[in-house]
Amino acid sequence: MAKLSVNINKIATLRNSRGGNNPDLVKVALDCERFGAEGITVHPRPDERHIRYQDVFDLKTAISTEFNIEGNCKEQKFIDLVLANKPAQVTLVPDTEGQITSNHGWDTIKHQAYLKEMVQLFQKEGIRVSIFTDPVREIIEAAQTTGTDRIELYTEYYAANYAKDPVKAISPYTQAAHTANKLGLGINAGHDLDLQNLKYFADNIPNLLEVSIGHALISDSLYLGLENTIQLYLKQL
Ligand SMILES: CC(=O)[C@@H](O)[C@H](O)COP(=O)(O)O
Ligand SMILES: NCC(=O)COP(=O)(O)O
Repeated sequence: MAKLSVNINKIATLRNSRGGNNPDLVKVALDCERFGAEGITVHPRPDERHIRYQDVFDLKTAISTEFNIEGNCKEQKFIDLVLANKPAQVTLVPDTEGQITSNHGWDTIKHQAYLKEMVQLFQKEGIRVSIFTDPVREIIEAAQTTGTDRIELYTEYYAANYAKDPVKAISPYTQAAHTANKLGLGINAGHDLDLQNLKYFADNIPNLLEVSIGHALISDSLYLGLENTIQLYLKQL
């Protein structure tokens, strides 16, 4: 069964909006674990719009489930942050300045040499590496050549098309999963997964290891409560 890693970026967004420490990010992360989350994901961005670099240090010493730090390894500050905290997993995401959110995977063909170097740098410290990719066969094949442990399938296209045509929406991802399985790559997934589309995705992706979910889950929790929401998401897996 795929593990649920709760992305708490949006808790930090709410906290930062008033300048204090309410909601307390570490307390929410510990509560997420107590409610059943099997991992905590954060995505510190250069502008620290939500997760701050200090949050990563605070969370690392507090949480007991798998810590997944996402970010752009083109930023030396991000590399240093990950090496200083040695999380269970680092997910390499090719964000550029000014994006409202992550909106594309790595071109693992064009950036093959650089990604290979980054993968080795983190693996040397015992950190599992996952590369954020679109569900494209050649991209996944090139990802495998970098030596990465896993890929994270960028699921925005699936989420945007699921309601209209689930079979069409899932197709690129099942093909990508078969390619990844054949290559011995671990499969993670994330972005815009929610209570409506998660079960169909998980049922159709063979050997899916982890989903990281934040925006929809935190939004749902405003109506359903955080403990109940986490349980509902776990039931979809
Ligand atoms: C990489 C990805 O798709 C998401 O994990 C990303 O972390 C979302 O970032 P925001 O919470 O800043 O939209
Ligand atoms: N890697 C995906 C993630 O951590 C959360 O993405 P979203 O659920 O906030 O879209």
